[in-house]
Amino acid sequence: MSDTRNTPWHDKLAAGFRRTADRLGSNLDSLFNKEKLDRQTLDAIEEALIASDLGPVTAMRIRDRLEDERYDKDLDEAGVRKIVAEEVAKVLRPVAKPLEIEAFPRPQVILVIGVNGSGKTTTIAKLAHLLQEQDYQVMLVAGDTFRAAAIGQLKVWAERIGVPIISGKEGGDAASLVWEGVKQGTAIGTDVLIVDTAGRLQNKAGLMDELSKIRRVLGRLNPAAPHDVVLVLDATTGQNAISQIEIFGRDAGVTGLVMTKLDGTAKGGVLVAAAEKFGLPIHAIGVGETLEDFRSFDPDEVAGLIAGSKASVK
Ligand SMILES: Nc1nc2c(ncn2[C@@H]2O[C@H](COP(=O)(O)OP(=O)(O)OP(=O)(O)O)[C@@H](O)[C@H]2O)c(=O)[nH]1
Repeated sequence: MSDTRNTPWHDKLAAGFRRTADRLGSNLDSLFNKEKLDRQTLDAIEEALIASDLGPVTAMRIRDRLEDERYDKDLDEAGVRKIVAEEVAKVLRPVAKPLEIEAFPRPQVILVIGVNGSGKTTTIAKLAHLLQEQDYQVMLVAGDTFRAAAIGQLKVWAERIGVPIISGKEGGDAASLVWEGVKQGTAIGTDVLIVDTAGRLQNKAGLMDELSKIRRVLGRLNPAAPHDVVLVLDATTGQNAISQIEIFGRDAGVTGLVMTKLDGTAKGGVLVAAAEKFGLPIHAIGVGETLEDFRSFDPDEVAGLIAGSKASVK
């Protein structure tokens, strides 16, 4: 992945993770007035990391490493932060995977799921824009037919970014829209079909019925579709985002995650907890409301920002 340090994206990332880094910083700061790293401070550091949403496993690993390498030595803040950054990077590296467009035959079908308000609609627009920048032909399907507003909102985005959209009436059949999308997309040489789905994660049975119907219909056109099922998570919900992966990840056949609103929260550590716990690819992150505030990420860069470490992880 290209080095994005000293770029506008890096500035956005840094601004996005600032509240998360500040929270970790203030959780750790009071611990740095000791001279030596003793057991009590190790316990407190572990607690501070858990309180910063990094997840218990990562917190324990950082504690163990501090104990091995620095026990009874000078408690040097930069050294602790560097170890935090390195351990967080180890967790993020295997999951930081951009969406690859490689389906043959085309189009690659990406189903996007997520609760209402998670940023699903905006994410679809941002993802479409990102793929357009990579020279892919993108088409949208307004498959969240439960709310007229969702259809309207996606149409507005489609027009703004200049991509075709297949949409129907409120209450219409999502699976038949997807069918139409694949037909039309194939006819005009679309590379990627991004499908919005009903944001009813609360109603698991309803969502599962709908997804399996979409799968059945798609399977008749192309057994490999859907190629991706992306779950959009709102980082501001913290541990709730983890429960959503738990509840829907396996049953909905989620193949990857997108985490949004990392700029609006001090709970950005949840990105690390999600990576640690599920190991699902994290395709991209959102750090703002504009189309440009969304990308795949460099795990080392993000780890350094979360840890507030000035030292480079690499
Ligand atoms: N700060 C910030 N806001 C975001 C981000 N992503 C989305 N939003 C905002 O979150 C709000 C909800 O986003 P939507 O895309 O409408 O969410 P949705 O999941 O489709 O919600 P419904 O349309 O209600 O189902 C909007 O105001 C977006 O601008 C992000 O990364 N950062």
